[in-house]
Amino acid sequence: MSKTSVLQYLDSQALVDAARSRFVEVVTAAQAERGSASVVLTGGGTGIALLEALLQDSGSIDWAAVDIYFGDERFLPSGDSERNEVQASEALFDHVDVHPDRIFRMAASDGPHGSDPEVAAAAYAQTLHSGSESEPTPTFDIHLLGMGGEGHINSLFPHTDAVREQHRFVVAVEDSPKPPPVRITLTLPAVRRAQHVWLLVSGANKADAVAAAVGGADPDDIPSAGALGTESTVWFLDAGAASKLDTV
Ligand SMILES: O=C(O)[C@H](O)[C@@H](O)[C@H](O)[C@H](O)COP(=O)(O)O
Repeated sequence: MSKTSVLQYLDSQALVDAARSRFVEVVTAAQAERGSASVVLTGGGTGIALLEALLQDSGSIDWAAVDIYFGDERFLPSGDSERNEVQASEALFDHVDVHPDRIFRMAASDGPHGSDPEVAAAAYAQTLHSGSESEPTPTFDIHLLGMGGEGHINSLFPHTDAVREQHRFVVAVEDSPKPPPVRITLTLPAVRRAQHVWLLVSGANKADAVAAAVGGADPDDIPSAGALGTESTVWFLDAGAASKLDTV
């Protein structure tokens, strides 16, 4: 039975530090057990701050034995500084011993699949399915998520086809309210393949959506309410993001 925990910290630095320690624990435990770990990264301020913080622990994790996926990507030309994978590279991959073949990036808009995000999304779905011979569909140890003020996670925005997707693991989004408009995203069925789903949320502007999601809102209204891990779902909140919890 999956367990949901809500952890509160004074500020976003404390939240990131706590997530960093737990990330190291989960990844090193998976590596001790199976020889490798599998994580899904997210874009946005808090998600990238965690990657930067992980540099402090670069000795404990064998980065060459981590399969790295992305929860969403901004469909822009390769090298664009707004791309999540570019930010993740600058924050972490450029500084640790990751295995280039184990970083599974979503395509760029000038990449091998062309400028059609639907084609690029389908290609990433193939990448997920071919991740492991023994596992016909992907599983992840940790799926990291940030959340927007209206409750979006990855590029799953309220009241959209993408958040309602029930079957496909990866879809294109062409009218994201958060710029840039064209994106590729893992869906809720894909997020729910992760053992541990961690939502890293900072700021009082997100407090209403946090309270609604933790209170069991409909994911169509508040997408983060549908992000559940098979073993655990953990909300890492700073004081601002947690400030409406008592009123639920
Ligand atoms: O590519 C993106 O923009 C994201 O993956 C998005 O889902 C992000 O995680 C949230 O919008 C939170 O972002 P902040 O932490 O910057 O608020």
